[in-house]
Amino acid sequence: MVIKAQHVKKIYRSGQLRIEALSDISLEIAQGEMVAVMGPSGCGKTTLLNCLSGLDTIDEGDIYIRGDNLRDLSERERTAYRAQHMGFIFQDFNLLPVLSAVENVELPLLVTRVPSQKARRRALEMLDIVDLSDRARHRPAELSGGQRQRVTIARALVNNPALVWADEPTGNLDSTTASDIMNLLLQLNREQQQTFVIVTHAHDIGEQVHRIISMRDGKIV
Ligand SMILES: Nc1ncnc2c1ncn2[C@@H]1O[C@H](COP(=O)(O)OP(=O)(O)OP(=O)(O)O)[C@@H](O)[C@H]1O
Repeated sequence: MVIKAQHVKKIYRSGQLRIEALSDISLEIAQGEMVAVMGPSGCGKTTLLNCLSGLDTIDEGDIYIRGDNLRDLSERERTAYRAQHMGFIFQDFNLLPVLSAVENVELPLLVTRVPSQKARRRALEMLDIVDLSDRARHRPAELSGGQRQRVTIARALVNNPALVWADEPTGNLDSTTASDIMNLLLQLNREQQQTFVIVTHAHDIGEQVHRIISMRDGKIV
């Protein structure tokens, strides 16, 4: 199993308020699986993604990524692990405005010390895969929403991560662009056996993945 969660609990505290965002979550996700996490607003989908990927810590239970208990890794080790083995596709894009598309895409490679010429070649290859070769020198502000999302996808996948986390990857896009992007993710999953965990409200995405994890009130139902 690439991901294994056992009896995970996550509690947010703000002032007097105590919100149990995840209550007793146990799940397993296999290598090469494409899973959608679905459920009503506020049920804990984003929290689950943040906890499983080690972006956030949990209050109880255990999360194993490829057999390693996240609890046993330091913050620094978790960060290095994410940089090497994980890709993130989040809706608010997070692209650096002063960098061009190709510079944004090659960033994860430079961070992991891939030589610059090799990084540039690979970044251009990824931009070609997402069909944006002709926009490589454009900055994010000079791209459409769908194009920016495709740059985000190219950046998330540039270092061939074993595990890709996507939070509403098609949320802000028109239906044609959304289905192009979904087809791209499905193709990458088929061809490269990458594992995808996708948070979504879109039922058409739910119909295309291998499995749906349904959540309600912090629980899997
Ligand atoms: N940083 C935080 N501090 C306090 N409470 C939080 C925090 N983040 C999320 N919550 C609460 O935890 C619960 C789960 O939130 P989460 O964002 O995981 O839901 P979601 O299913 O992703 O929702 P949506 O579909 O609306 O994005 C909600 O009740 C939310 O208000």
